[in-house]
Amino acid sequence: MKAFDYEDIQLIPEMCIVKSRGECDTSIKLGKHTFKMPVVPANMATVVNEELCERLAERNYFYVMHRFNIDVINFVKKMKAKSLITSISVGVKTGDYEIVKDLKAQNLIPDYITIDIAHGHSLAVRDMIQHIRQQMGDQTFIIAGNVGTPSAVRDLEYWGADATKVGIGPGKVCITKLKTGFGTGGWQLSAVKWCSKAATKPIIADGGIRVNGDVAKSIRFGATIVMIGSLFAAHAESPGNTVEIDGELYKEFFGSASEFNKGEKRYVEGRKDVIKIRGSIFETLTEMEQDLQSSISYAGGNKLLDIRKVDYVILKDSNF
Ligand SMILES: NC(=O)C1=CN([C@@H]2O[C@H](COP(=O)(O)OP(=O)(O)OC[C@H]3O[C@@H](n4cnc5c(N)ncnc54)[C@H](OP(=O)(O)O)[C@@H]3O)[C@@H](O)[C@H]2O)C=CC1
Ligand SMILES: Nc1nc2c(ncn2[C@@H]2O[C@H](COP(=O)(O)O)[C@@H](O)[C@H]2O)c(=O)[nH]1
Repeated sequence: MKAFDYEDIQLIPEMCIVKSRGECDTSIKLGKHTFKMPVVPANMATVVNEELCERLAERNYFYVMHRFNIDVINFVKKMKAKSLITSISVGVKTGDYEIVKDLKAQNLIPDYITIDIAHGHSLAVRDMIQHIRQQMGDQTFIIAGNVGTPSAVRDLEYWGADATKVGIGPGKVCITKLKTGFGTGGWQLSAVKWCSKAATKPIIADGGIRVNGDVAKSIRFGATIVMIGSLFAAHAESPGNTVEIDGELYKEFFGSASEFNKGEKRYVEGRKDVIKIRGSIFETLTEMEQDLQSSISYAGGNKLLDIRKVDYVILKDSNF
């Protein structure tokens, strides 16, 4: 089967209809809420923490809090007390079932719950979707993943997911492809394209974004939101540990399925990296917003989904 990835594609410009890129609207609706940008920092322990999620929510960016070593109940309580959007992650183990029950018992209904496991096309995800629906009814928007095929998207939607997250193995610190031989690493953009054609609900493209222009390409091929790890890690606000190498400051960035995150060497599918520290994540988000406004103007439109209308070429020197 022929496939392509981000670097294999260039979008083709259309006539500009705006006087300034400032007129281009990057906002996107997901569920009941409209967010400033179609991007979300990955729900990884070295990308977000409670404080950063709070600051993102205050500024109307979508966020997904990770599920590792945190008091989810307390987090939801704190965010609700400040009238901020609540967006958490769960797994599929007994403890995760208890968390959902406890939230319901305390009338703490999250706005968004992301079911976050490696192989999301799984009966375990079906059962967790059913459990969340049983406890929360339709009040919670359920994102389920990760998957990499149209049939997985169809199943997850049929089981009741409100959005599916696409991307198995394209991440910067992912070693799934090397360890298992499976995944969308190397053809993530094609996976987004094929999955979004099968989808009747939003798709979140997850992993493999290396430059800001990749966000526009994800939108072009059907993503509603783009989840980003490495590009959002190593900022002043990032939770990763700071390390000094040859007089330069770096932050640690490790996979959720790495030995460092799991605390044990069992089914490891992630590695640790270090990334040079940059400025504030909010400066990066502003630059990304401006670049996306430019993308919309090159698409000949003035709103985000105008990008979907443009044609594209597959570059002849690419891996494709
Ligand atoms: N997007 C991606 O490409 C990937 C992301 N990750 C991230 O790493 C974190 C940990 O993921 P994960 O290990 O799933 O979480 P968990 O350790 O919570 O595992 C979830 C459950 O599913 C089972 N499970 C896991 N993988 C498989 C599989 N391939 N086939 C059948 N059952 C499986 C596990 O059992 P058991 O452990 O006994 O098998 C466990 O009961 C998550 O945040 C995930 O998003 C991990 C890998 C790939
Ligand atoms: N295979 C693995 N994938 C992982 C792991 N931890 C996180 N992830 C995925 O990567 C993206 C971020 O990708 P990036 O290219 O933007 O850095 C993240 O959202 C997860 O889906 C892991 O340990 N193994």
